[in-house]
Amino acid sequence: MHVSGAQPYDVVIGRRLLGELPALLGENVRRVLVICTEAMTTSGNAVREDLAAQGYEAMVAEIPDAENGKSIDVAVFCWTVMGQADFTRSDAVVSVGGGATTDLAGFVASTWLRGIKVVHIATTLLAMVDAAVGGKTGINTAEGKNLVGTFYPPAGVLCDLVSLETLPKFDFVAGLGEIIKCGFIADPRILELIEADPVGIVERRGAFASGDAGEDVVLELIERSVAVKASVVGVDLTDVGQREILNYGHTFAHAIEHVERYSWRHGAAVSVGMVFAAELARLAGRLPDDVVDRHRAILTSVGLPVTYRGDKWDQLLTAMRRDKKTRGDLLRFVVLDGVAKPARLEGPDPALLAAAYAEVSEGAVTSRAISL
Ligand SMILES: NC(=O)c1ccc[n+]([C@@H]2O[C@H](COP(=O)([O-])OP(=O)(O)OC[C@H]3O[C@@H](n4cnc5c(N)ncnc54)[C@H](O)[C@@H]3O)[C@@H](O)[C@H]2O)c1
Ligand SMILES: O=C(O)C(=O)C[C@@H](O)[C@H](O)[C@H](O)COP(=O)(O)O
Ligand SMILES: [Zn+2]
Repeated sequence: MHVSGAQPYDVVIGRRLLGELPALLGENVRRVLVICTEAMTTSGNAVREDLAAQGYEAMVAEIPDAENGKSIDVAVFCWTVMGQADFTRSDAVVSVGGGATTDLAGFVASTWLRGIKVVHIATTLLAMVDAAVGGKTGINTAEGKNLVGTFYPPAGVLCDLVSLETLPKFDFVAGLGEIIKCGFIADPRILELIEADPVGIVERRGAFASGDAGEDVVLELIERSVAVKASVVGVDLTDVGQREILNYGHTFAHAIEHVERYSWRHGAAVSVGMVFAAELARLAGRLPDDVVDRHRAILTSVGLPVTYRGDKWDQLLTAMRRDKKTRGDLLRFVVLDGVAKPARLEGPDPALLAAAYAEVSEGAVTSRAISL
């Protein structure tokens, strides 16, 4: 699939794709830093060996797992490795991992010598459909999620479906959170495909990854989600307009992740965040009850959470004020006016926000249930 824009590139989706890597790296690259987490060392080393066999000077930088890898200390570690190996502007970074790894590696590549090539080898469902595509890079600071980063398109993305064989169910389901997001903001067919067989999609994921299941709905879900993302980032790389729709559910989600010190998977937090945003739109009189119900139903059907503890409002609000969509004191949310009708809600009444929080709080009896 193709991502257009000032720096276009391809997202290659298939099985056993390592042979595609040199073409994505292009000519003149001599040294390659392969960045992977400790948990993905086997895959990282396989990529390194393959590159070395083809004449590249390839080395591996192992970084801490998941959000622990998205820190300035880890970026410094990677810059040090590159400095000591004399990386020049004609050298490159290859990430092998989930979204946390692609975010960190993209940031490192975008800042080294003010920018060298990066190719992402996405190994989680979430990285394939979202994180590796689009060029947003990021690290966390003590104050919040992704507060430092760059817009830096990769030279290419490889989505090797074989990686999904080893992905735990928990992480596969987290990836479905971002896929469902694409369904609600832009492509209702995604919702229909999942609603037709939610349990089958989750349970047959291993067979699909090995190719045993033949053409599968999961492949269509990946392609449709990449298409949604590509169509948006192709026209708005730097998040000045349309790209904000990809942030549906993320204001509340990032606040949960921060408050929970990143013990929640991003996709699970996005799930609750979408229900929060849907409730906000409903309470503002913009979204009908049935679409809000559809959020809860589809997310629950694949095993994603739709509630969060009810005693964290002050901390969540503090974290939400640091969201990148905020302008000055004005909190801004991506909401829906209907399925595939994304819009913005700016400066909502604090009482409305608190009411939406009450609706997603654990053990909450929704106001609609009370009114019945
Ligand atoms: N830049 C963007 O546009 C963008 C978009 C969405 C999400 N993100 C970021 O992506 C991150 C979430 O990504 P994620 O859900 O992939 O999490 P992750 O990168 O933390 O990976 C989840 C877990 O899966 C393991 N893993 C990775 N590949 C595996 C495989 N093939 N088999 C077995 N285990 C494997 C990892 O080691 C990790 O423990 C968050 O930091 C989020 O902010 C960025
Ligand atoms: O690509 C985008 O733009 C997105 O918002 C996609 C999100 O799924 C992703 O989590 C992104 O990293 C969030 O961006 P942020 O600007 O809110 O940090
Ligand atoms: Zn996300």
